[in-house]
Amino acid sequence: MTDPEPIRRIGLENVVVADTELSHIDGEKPELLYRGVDAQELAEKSSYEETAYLLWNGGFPTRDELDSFRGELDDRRSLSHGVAEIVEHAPEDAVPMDVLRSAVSATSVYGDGDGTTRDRSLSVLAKAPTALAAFGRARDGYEAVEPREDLDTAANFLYMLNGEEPDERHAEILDTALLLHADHGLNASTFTGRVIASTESDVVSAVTGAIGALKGPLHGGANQDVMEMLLDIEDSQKDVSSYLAGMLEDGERVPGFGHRVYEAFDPRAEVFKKIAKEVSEKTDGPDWFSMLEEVEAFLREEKRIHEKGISPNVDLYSGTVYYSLGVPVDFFVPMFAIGRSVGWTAQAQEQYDDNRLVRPRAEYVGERGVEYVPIDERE
Ligand SMILES: CC(=O)SCCNC(=O)CCNC(=O)[C@H](O)C(C)(C)COP(=O)(O)OP(=O)(O)OC[C@H]1O[C@@H](n2cnc3c(N)ncnc32)[C@H](O)[C@@H]1OP(=O)(O)O
Ligand SMILES: O=C([O-])CC(=O)C(=O)O
Repeated sequence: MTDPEPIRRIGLENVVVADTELSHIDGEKPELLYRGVDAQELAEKSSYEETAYLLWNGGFPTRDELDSFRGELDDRRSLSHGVAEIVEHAPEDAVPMDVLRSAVSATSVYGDGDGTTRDRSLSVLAKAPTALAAFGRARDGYEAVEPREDLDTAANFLYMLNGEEPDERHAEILDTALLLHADHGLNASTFTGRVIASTESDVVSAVTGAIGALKGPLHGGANQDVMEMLLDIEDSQKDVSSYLAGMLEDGERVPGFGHRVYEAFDPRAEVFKKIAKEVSEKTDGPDWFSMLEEVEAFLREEKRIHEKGISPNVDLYSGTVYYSLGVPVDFFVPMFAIGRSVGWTAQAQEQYDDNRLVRPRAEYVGERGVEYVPIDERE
């Protein structure tokens, strides 16, 4: 039997390569569901850890189940010596996503649990915030702060980063931000993770690869780029429209806009926009929120890109939110990674549960019949 004619779809746009019960994106409505529940509703009513439980287990936890899940995370939040050494001795100018990727990878080298996929996944969720906070302190010349059992992931992160009791509202906002990033269908980083899992490699390898994919500016890297763009607009003292017009004339993409699946506003951006407004009203200094509204208005009207203009994605408003919480700009992408670790681990497990090696094809468009020339005869 001969193989059917290969399907050619560069960028795999609209190609279904897996089944998932984890998250669903309706790009037209637009809507994002986690296990069938509206993510916007979860952002309002649930917490990051409850949502992690929901995604991992397929149902909401009882109070006891949530407490026990929290306990499993608490037991793993501290870094083993080997992982602590990596983050605390990283050069102070190291890229935080590189440090996070190395730290997460090392959680399996210095594993302190039973080494099952669940144990390793819990370790990633629990230790990634500790590792990032420890790097943040080490590069500023401070000792690492140990996690506390009475604080959840978001509050613990702020506590470990700053070494002081976090503001309650700031911790709540960070919790919502992590929840909103928890899963998102087969985005590039999750796909990377599933490809790795499909070789029957381990979950930490899947997450490590996914972190590498998230780092790029076309994916998670855009949240940092948005903030850097705003800081640059502020520094240059240009007005927003002429700055953006210049970017488009130079063929640059405006970070925080456009999406492969959403045709209109990304529902997560809607939640972030509300929070960004709230924090901007309480924060002194440049009015990032109004600047972003101007950016949005400009791109809505910008027919050069698309006749309907172009819509914000999750990365547009999240950066100014992190900024107002005092999270360093180069930690924005790692914050995304910490939230998305829930989805990466859940999707790897889903891949293991019903696996087939992911192995697409490339069309060879190079030369053929090229002869080998011995090295001394080459010009
Ligand atoms: C968490 C996330 O990953 S969300 C995405 C975060 N990334 C960003 O915000 C970076 C900016 N956005 C982009 O680069 C894109 O919109 C992506 C990568 C997100 C989606 O890309 P694709 O689905 O491949 O769309 P594609 O690249 O084909 O874009 C279609 C057209 O719109 C243009 N376009 C898309 N997004 C933008 C943008 N943000 N700014 C300017 N032009 C854009 C492209 O240049 C392209 O124009 P062309 O056909 O004339 O070349
Ligand atoms: O789904 C995508 O392509 C990118 C995205 O928004 C995400 O990963 O959250």
